[in-house]
Amino acid sequence: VNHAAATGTGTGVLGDTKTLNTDSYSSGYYLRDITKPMYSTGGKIETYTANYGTALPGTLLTDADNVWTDRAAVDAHYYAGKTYDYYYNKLGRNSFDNRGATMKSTVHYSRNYNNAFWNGTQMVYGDGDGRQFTSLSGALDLVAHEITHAVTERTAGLVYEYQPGALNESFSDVLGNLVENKNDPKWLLGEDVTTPGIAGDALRSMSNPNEYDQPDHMNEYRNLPNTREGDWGGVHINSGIPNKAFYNFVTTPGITKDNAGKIWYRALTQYLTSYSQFIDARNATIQAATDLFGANSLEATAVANAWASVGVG
Ligand SMILES: O=C(O)[C@H](CCc1ccccc1)CC1(C(=O)N[C@@H](Cc2c[nH]c3ccccc23)C(=O)O)CCCC1
Ligand SMILES: [Zn+2]
Repeated sequence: VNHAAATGTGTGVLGDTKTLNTDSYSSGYYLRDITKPMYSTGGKIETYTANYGTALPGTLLTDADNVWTDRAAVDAHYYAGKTYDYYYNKLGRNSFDNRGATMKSTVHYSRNYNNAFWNGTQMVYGDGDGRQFTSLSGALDLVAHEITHAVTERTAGLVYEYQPGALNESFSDVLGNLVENKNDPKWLLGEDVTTPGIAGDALRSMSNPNEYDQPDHMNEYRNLPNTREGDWGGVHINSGIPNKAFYNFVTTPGITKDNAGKIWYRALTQYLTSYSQFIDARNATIQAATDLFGANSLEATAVANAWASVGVG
């Protein structure tokens, strides 16, 4: 029996109902999306469970009647598809490697695991402890954050330390929020899965990095050691500075989210390299805006102003 694309339904982490692209096989349904353009060269989106262990990828999820109740798996699968669609339709990129690589996600990693990560090969999501986090695949900005690490790895290759690492982090937060595309004036990160018992908070804020103890200007740059305790030179801390620059840019009157995304993506994939510093990101985004919209365009001028406002350039 050959594979056949099927449409299932599932309940997400926040209790919402979603339709899912699944794969009907002789004995049932697999949590495998074979509807994307990348399927022409064998690319799929597959979602696995680690069954609360740490062996990866774990077991490909199956279901007998195509009605899916594993909430973390439903969102990991659906949001991976949404992220593929954004990169393909808005930026012309065919999966994270631009060659239609299969996207694999694993949920229920370990126990009460309050984090998520891209491990160089796949996405991995913990379920949280129910206080600090709920299942981390329940946030589209977070899923797209992880997948963007894969894009960065295969393009600029920004090393995960000091300023290049903070840029790596910032590009993931920026693309994460662009893919999520909420009308969120605060441009928050992870708001859907942080502290399920508290409304309105988040992991980070791009509009006001200080709210979550991140700097929002070079004169607040945190010189931290390149150790785990030092967050590898503060990659999740100093990312507040480029995040604020992007926020200032995208909220400039006349700038659209789509155009902002094209500029940041072009800078990441055409100009930045492993050890790029904040000043290089400023120059790269100005160059990308110039390439796409012209030297004296609103975009190019607004990019320069946005970086200057955080003390870069
Ligand atoms: O992708 C990343 O940058 C983060 C990857 C963290 C990680 C790295 C290596 C092995 C395991 C985990 C995961 C995310 C993150 O920003 N984590 C931060 C904040 C954080 C989440 N859970 C935590 C628990 C304790 C302390 C900090 C955190 C971190 O790990 O610093 C991204 C979006 C949300 C989670
Ligand atoms: Zn990250």
